[in-house]
Amino acid sequence: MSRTPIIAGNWKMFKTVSEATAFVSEVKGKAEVAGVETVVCAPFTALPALVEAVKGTSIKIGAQNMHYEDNGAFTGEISGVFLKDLGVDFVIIGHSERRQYFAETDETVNKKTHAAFKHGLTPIVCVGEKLEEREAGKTDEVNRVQTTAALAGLTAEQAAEVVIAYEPIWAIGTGKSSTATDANDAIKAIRSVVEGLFGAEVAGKVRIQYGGSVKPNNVAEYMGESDIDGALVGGASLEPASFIALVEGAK
Ligand SMILES: O=C(CO)COP(=O)(O)O
Repeated sequence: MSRTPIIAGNWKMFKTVSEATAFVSEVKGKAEVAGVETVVCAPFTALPALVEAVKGTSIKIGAQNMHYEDNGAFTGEISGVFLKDLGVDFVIIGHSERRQYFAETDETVNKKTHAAFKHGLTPIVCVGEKLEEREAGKTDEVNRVQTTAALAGLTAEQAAEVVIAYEPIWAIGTGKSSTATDANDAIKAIRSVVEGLFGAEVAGKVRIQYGGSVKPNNVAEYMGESDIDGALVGGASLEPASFIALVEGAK
């Protein structure tokens, strides 16, 4: 079953509007490789300018979070209605930094995943274990619980469209990346969870990325594994040359 590889940059809380558009000018035509889907997930403030800047390119734009309600008294929040209105295509949901610092739970991740589909956005749903969970041999269990909760109540068609990002927390921003074989094993286990929930056809279609200290010099190794369909990249997605190398490495 062939799945289109997807490289997504997660800029986190980096880049002003002018920095964001300058980045696109530099990567245009270069971070566009046939057979690889390229996504940039930026701060909310940069999204309108980015959507404009990537017009006529194959680069897609994503947000890094959203609220699950459409409107309401939720000071400081952004809804899927607003993102869709801007022309955004993707949204990261349940990043471990949101779970750790902003009280994101499996329940809100599930609500946001449903809301993303309601508004025609493709969710990139993040799962992954903490260091102590890994050391206790609980990696697959943690991923099973988080994946099951995130996808609860989706139709098979929606589940096949979700992008799952397996991001072991101990590997994020630490330079301590998971080995490609360990990441592939964890991702295979996640795929079998999807199979248990939605069947083999959906499991064969769903794209599962690895994230955590992915760099231009290790991306090809991950992509060479059977079940890794791309990468969600923080630090190494911020510099144009590095981002281009990541997309090229995913061929
Ligand atoms: O959290 C990540 C992407 O969402 C990974 O970040 P780094 O690539 O900086 O380790």
